[in-house]
Amino acid sequence: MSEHFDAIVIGMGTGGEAAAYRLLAGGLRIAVVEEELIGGECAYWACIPSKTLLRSTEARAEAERTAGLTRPGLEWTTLRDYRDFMVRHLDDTGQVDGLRELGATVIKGTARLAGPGRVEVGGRTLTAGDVVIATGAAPRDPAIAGLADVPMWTHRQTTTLTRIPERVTFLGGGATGIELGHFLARMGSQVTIVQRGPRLLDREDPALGDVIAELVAADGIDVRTGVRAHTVRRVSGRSGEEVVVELDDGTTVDTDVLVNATGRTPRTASLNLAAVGVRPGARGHLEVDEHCRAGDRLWAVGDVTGVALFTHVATYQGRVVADNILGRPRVADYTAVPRVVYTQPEIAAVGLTPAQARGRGIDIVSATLQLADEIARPYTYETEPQGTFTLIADRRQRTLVGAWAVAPLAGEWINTAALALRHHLTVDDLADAVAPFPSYTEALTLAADKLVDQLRR
Ligand SMILES: Cc1cc2nc3c(=O)[nH]c(=O)nc-3n(C[C@H](O)[C@H](O)[C@H](O)COP(=O)(O)OP(=O)(O)OC[C@H]3O[C@@H](n4cnc5c(N)ncnc54)[C@H](O)[C@@H]3O)c2cc1C
Ligand SMILES: NC(=O)c1ccc[n+]([C@@H]2O[C@H](COP(=O)([O-])OP(=O)(O)OC[C@H]3O[C@@H](n4cnc5c(N)ncnc54)[C@H](O)[C@@H]3O)[C@@H](O)[C@H]2O)c1
Repeated sequence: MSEHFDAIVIGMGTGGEAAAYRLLAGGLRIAVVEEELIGGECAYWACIPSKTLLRSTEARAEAERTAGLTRPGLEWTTLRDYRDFMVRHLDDTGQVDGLRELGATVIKGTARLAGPGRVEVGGRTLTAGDVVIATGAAPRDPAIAGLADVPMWTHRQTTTLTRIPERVTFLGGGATGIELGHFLARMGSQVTIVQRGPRLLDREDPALGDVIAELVAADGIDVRTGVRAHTVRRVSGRSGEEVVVELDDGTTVDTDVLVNATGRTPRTASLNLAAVGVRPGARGHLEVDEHCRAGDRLWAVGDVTGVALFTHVATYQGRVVADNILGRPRVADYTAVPRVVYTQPEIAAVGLTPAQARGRGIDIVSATLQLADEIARPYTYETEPQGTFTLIADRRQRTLVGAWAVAPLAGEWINTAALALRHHLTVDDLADAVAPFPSYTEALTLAADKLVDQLRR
C-alpha cells in the first residue's frame, strides 16, 4: 500500500531543507527522505566545520596585526570540541524532531524513483503530486593509479579531524584545497597543494590568482600548479606508513595524509532516473529549467543541478521550487551570486571575470585599488594593511559586470557590489552612494568614481 503526500523531498541538505520548510509553512503535507543526516554536507562536513576551524586561526593572526595585541594561544582540543558542538556531534535528532513537530513525515533511507510522483524507500512506497530532488554532490574520482591501495581523505575526514597531521597534500587547488590547506598550514602542518590548472582557483580572474598565490605562499604552502598526480603508492617512511605522490612533471611529494579536493560530481546514481524518463546531463547533473523544473512535477535544487555549488544557491533554489509548487510562479535568476573563499584575508568575487565579459562581447572598463593607499579603514583595522579591490563595468551601459576583492571582511562587503550588479545599478549610482567612514565599503564608491572618470575620457 502506498502513502500519499502533496510533495516528497529527496535529500535533506541545505537545498532540501529550504524547500521542505517553505512547503510546510505553505500548509502542504510532505515527506522528506534522507540517507544520512538532515542538514547535509554543509552543516556537518563542509561550510560549518571549515568556517568554525578557520575563524580561530584568523583571529589569532588578526591579533598579531593589531596594535597593542600579542599572539594569543590556540588550544586545539578546545577548538576541536567547539567544532564538534557546531556540527551537532554528527547527530540530527533535533532536526528530525523539529521537522516532525511541523508535521513532516521524516524517513531515513535511500530514496529511489519508481515512476512519476512515485518514490520507494526501505520497503515503503510513497506517492505525491510533486517530487523535489536535492541529493547534492559527491567527491569526484581523480582517477589516479594506485588510489585503491592508499588511504585518501576527502573534506569529510579533514573537517572532522581530531589530530593535526605533520604533512598533508591536497589534490586540487579550488576553494576546498585552499581553505583547508590554509587552516592546516596555520595549525603547523606542512601543506602541499597539487593543482592541475594553471593557478589556484582557476575559474577566477588570473589577476586574482596572483594575489592568492602570494597569500598561500605567506602560509608556507608548497603550491605545484599545472601538474597532475598520475600515481600514488604507500611506502614505509620515517614516521611509519607514508604516501608518495608522483606528478607528471617528474617530481614527487611525500606525505602523511592525502586529500582529494579535485571537485564534486552531482549525486544521481541511486535515484533510478530512468523511471521518470530523465537522463543526467554531460556533467552528471540534473538539467533544470528557469523554474528549477527537471521534468513534469519533478524539481531539482542544489549541487545536483550543477548550477553553482554553493549553499546560498541551494537555499535560493529550494525557495524558488517551493514557491512554484505552492502556486506562486517564480523564476531563478543567478545574476550576481557571490563566491567567497574564507582565507585570511577573505577572497570574494561576483559576476563575470574580464575574460568572460569579453567572451560575451562586452567592452569593459575596470579599476583596481590597493586599499591601504586609497581608504582609511585598512590602517585603522590592522598594522600591516592589506587588500585589493577590482571593479569591472560595461563601458557602453555603464553598469557593473563584476568585482573581486582580497581583503578583510570581503565576504561581507562584496554583497554591496552583488546587489548593485543584480539590480543593474550604474557606476554613476555607485559613485553617488554614501558609504560609512571608515569602512571597506568605501572602496566601492571610490572605484566607481574612478570608472566614471575613465568613462569621461
Ligand atoms: C569543504 C567544503 C566547504 C564548503 N564551504 C562552503 C561555504 O562556506 N559556503 C557555501 O556556500 N558553500 C560551501 N560549500 C558547498 C556546499 O557545501 C554545498 O553547495 C551544499 O552543501 C549543497 O547543498 P545540497 O542541499 O545541494 O546538497 P547536500 O548538502 O550534499 O545534501 C544532499 C543530501 O541528499 C542525501 N541523499 C543523496 N542521495 C539520496 C537518496 N537517494 N535518498 C535520500 N537521500 C539522499 C545526502 O545524504 C545529503 O544529505 C562547501 C563545500 C565543501 C566540500
Ligand atoms: N567557501 C565556499 O563557498 C566553498 C568552499 C569549498 C568548496 N566550495 C564549493 O564546493 C565545490 C567543490 O570545491 P572544490 O574546491 O572541491 O572543487 P573545484 O572544482 O572548485 O576545484 C577543484 C580543482 O581541482 C583541480 N583538479 C581537478 N582534478 C585534479 C587532479 N587530478 N590533480 C590536481 N588538481 C586537480 C581543478 O583544476 C580545480 O581547480 C565548488 O563548486 C566550490 O565552490 C565552496
